Amino acid sequence: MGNLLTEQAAQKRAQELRKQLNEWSYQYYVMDRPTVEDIAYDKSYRELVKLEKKFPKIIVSDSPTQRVGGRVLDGFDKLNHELPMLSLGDVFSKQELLDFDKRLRKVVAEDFAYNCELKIDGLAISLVYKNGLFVQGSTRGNGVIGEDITENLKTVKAIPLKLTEPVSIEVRGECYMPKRAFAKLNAQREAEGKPVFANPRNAAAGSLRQLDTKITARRHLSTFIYYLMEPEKLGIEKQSEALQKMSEWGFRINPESRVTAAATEIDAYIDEYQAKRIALPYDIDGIVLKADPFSVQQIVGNTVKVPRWAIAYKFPPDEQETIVRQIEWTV
Ligand SMILES: CC(C)(CNC(=O)c1ccc(Oc2ccccc2)cc1)c1ccc2c(N)nc(N)nc2n1
Repeated sequence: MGNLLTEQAAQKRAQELRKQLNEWSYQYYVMDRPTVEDIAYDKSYRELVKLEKKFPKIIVSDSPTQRVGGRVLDGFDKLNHELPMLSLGDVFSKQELLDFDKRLRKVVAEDFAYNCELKIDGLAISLVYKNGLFVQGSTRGNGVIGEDITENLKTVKAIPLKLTEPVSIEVRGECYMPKRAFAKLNAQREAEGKPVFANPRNAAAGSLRQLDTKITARRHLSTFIYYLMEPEKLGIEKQSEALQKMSEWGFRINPESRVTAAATEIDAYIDEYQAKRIALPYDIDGIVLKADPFSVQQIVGNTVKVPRWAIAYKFPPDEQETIVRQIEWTV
């Protein structure tokens, strides 16, 4: 492009490049379906950076160039969660799970199904969007006061900067480091004589605590989004429906969740993922049962810390798994 380029032509070309780059990025980081060679992506990315440098006024907040800020932060601001971030009560046996189910069905007259989900072992995050644009990301903290880590979460390619619809929502999810990225990072740190991370959860937490967003950007973090706040405001009636809707908006949703009617199906789900756990490309520490209809969630409500309509079943710590991790994941 000669420098006869007008700002308008630059704007048009930049929009084409952003559309293409965001589509490629969505396929690769949200759908785990790489559709383009890195070199093609990098070529278009470099052209966009050049255009935006030449004509800064054409920059928009959801340009892929806006994911990695230049500056190093001097700290993270505290922020108040308008809606608290809850934890999950947990049980350690199938019998306790049945007790939870019995207790809940005693209080709730209507019959209802559960949405069964994997419990990702990462860091709980909250993401706020205004008219479809990502405006704030934060950690749970104590559930009421968390840390503003928006700049670092912008570097996580699985987090959309702009949704497919201009909705104003807040979602909750887990930010995690995939096992393969964890093994590579530890091998690298070992080679550099730096302390290694004990597990992917600590590595993800350490990466999100970086004040230099360029370092966070290099840590290959990802997310699974698992809860839509105030779903009733959007006329969404079930957890399983909310997950489907959030996927359509562009969020990365874990594909292993399943609606189960009877307790026996829950057993099968637990056994299936206890067996699959080692082969999954991310750490899970259990499964989560959520009453699927939000009406049931309304009836039983929450305690200060945890919902009464959800429970986490934690897998027994499997030392065999730890040994296998050391062998299998060292690159
Ligand atoms: C269900 C919730 C606890 C999120 N939900 C909330 O944090 C939450 C917070 C206020 C809510 O409602 C209120 C609104 C206003 C005031 C009080 C409560 C409802 C849900 C949760 C936590 C961790 C999860 C995990 N590791 N894996 C999966 N798969 N799911 C998970 N789900």
